[in-house]
Amino acid sequence: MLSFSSSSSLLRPSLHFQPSSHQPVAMSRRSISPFRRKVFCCSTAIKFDSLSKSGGGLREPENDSDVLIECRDVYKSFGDKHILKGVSFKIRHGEAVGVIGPSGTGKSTILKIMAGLLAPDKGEVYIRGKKRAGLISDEEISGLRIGLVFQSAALFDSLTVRENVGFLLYENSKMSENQISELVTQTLAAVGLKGVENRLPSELSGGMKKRVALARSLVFDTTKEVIEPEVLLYDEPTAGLDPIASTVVEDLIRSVHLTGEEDSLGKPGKIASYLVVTHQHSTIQRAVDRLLFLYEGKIVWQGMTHEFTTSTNPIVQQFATGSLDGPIRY
Ligand SMILES: Nc1ncnc2c1ncn2[C@@H]1O[C@H](COP(=O)(O)OP(=O)(O)OP(=O)(O)O)[C@@H](O)[C@H]1O
Repeated sequence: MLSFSSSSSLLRPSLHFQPSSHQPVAMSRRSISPFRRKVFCCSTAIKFDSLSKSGGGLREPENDSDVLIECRDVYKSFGDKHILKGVSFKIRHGEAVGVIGPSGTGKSTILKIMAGLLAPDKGEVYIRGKKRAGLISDEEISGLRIGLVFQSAALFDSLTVRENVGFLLYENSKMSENQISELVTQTLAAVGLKGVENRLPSELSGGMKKRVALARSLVFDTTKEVIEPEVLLYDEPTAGLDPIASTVVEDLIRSVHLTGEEDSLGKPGKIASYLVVTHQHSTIQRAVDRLLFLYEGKIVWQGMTHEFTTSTNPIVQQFATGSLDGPIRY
C-alpha cells in the first residue's frame, strides 16, 4: 500500500490534467510549462467511512477529515441555460464514485469544475478543506493532484502515442528517456495496447484513443519518493468501447485505486479516490461503489451501487429501467 508523508512535506508539482486537443502541439522535452505548485501535503492514514445516504432520516455527525473534494451549492449557467442549480457532495479518501444522470444534465460540467478548468458562477469547491478561488491556474496551494480523463480522449494530434502517454514525465520528471519509454510501454500493455507507441492518434480507432488517454492518466513518476494523493476524474471512459474492452478499462480503473492490492503493472494502486461519469451499466456495477444522480441541476439521489436498482425514487427507477414513463422527459 502506498503510504503518505506526515504533515509538513512541501511537494511539487501538485496538479495535472489532460491537455485539450486544441492546445499547441509543439513537443520537446520540458518545453511546455506545467502548473507547478508548492503543496502542503498533510495526509496521514485516513479512515474511510463508507457512506449510504439514500435513506434520509437521522445520521451520525460526519467526520470530514477524510474529505478530499467538496462541491458546496455549486451553480453554473451557459448563457440562459441554467445547468447546475445548487450541486453539493463530498468525495472522501478511498471512494470510488459514479456520477449518473440523463444526457445534458451537467455531469461533464461538474467534473470540469472539480478539476478547476471551469469556475462555478456561485457556490464553492473545497480541496482538502481549502476553498478554491476560481480556476486551477489561479491556485496557490492545492494539496491534491487532480487528473481529468476527457470523454473525447483529447490527445495531442501531432505527438506519437509514446509522447502523449509520457507527456507529463517528459515535462516534469527526472526520469530518463529510456525509463519513460519502458513505463509507457508497460502502461499501454496494461490497457490492452501493444506496439502502438510510434503511431499518431489519427492512426488509432476511437476506442484505442480512449485507452491511450487512460494510460496517460495512469503514468506516475517512479523516481519520486513521496507521491501526493490523487483524485482521478473519468468522463465516460467506456463509452464507445466493445464489452470486453469496457471490462478491461473498468478493471483497470479499479486496480489503480489505492485500496487495491496491485494494479495491472503489479504495483500498488496510487489513486486515492476517483469519480466516473458513465451511462454504462457494466461500469456502474464493476467500477464504482457509490453513485450520485444528477438531474435538473441537482443531486437528486445518492447511494451505494447495490441500492440503485432497488431505490423507490421514481427518477432513479425510471433511469434504472430505461422506461419512457416517469418524471424524466426527453
Ligand atoms: N462551454 C459550454 N458552452 C455552452 N454550453 C455548454 C458548455 N459546456 C456544456 N454546455 C452545455 O451544458 C449542458 C450540460 O453539458 P454536459 O456536457 O456537462 O452534460 P452531460 O450531463 O455530461 O451530458 P452527456 O451525458 O450527454 O455527456 C449541455 O446542454 C451543453 O450543451
